Amino acid sequence: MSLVARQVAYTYPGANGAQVGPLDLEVRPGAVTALVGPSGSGKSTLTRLLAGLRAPSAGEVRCDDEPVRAGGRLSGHTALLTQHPLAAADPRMRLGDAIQLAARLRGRQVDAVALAEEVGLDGSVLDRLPREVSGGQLQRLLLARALAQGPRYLLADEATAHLDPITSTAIADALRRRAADGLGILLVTHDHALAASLAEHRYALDAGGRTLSA
Ligand SMILES: Nc1ncnc2c1ncn2[C@@H]1O[C@H](COP(=O)(O)OP(=O)(O)OP(=O)(O)O)[C@@H](O)[C@H]1O
Repeated sequence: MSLVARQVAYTYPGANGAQVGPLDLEVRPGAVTALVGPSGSGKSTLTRLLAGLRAPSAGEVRCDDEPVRAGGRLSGHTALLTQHPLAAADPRMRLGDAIQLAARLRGRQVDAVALAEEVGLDGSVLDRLPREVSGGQLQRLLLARALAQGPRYLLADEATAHLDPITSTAIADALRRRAADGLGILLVTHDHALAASLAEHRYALDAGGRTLSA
């Protein structure tokens, strides 16, 4: 049981040659797996393939032995935390409502206050709109929203980028606890210290996105 990419490659339409891959990668349940690599090496592209948001040009993604069929929507067992928090949040929806909606769409009910507290925030922020919280608070609330979906795998693309150390630590602590409870986490990061402190497994993409070292 794991989220795996097998000989996966992706070429953007109109681009010459493969942007990413072919490569193999495995995200195991109950562990943090780090994906590191220079800017433009293809980390976000690979994350979207694993999430089922894009179909690979070659190879296959499987989630717990089932093929992930890309249909422009997240595969049901996966949650995605993107590196652009404002773009990921509905500007008109209060953050508590966004968390509840994310849960309902997966047939779940959650305690939004408990989720906010899990990521180190007071429940009072749930009444606010995305523009009414700080960038670090928004990133933590989007982690709470991702957890509300009850995923088996969380793909966290630069979840702690540009955040202060206290916020980064709150996110890292939440990820560590969730991994201990069984969640499989892919931590996409430029932060080698964070990867070293959190991840049991590590993959490194080269600048061309073609070679992956484990
Ligand atoms: N929509 C797109 N159309 C065409 N090319 C793209 C598109 N998105 C990304 N690329 C290209 O694909 C390659 C991989 O990009 P990607 O965003 O996956 O890299 P990354 O490792 O996540 O980078 P960063 O660390 O800067 O976020 C880059 O050369 C990028 O310019």
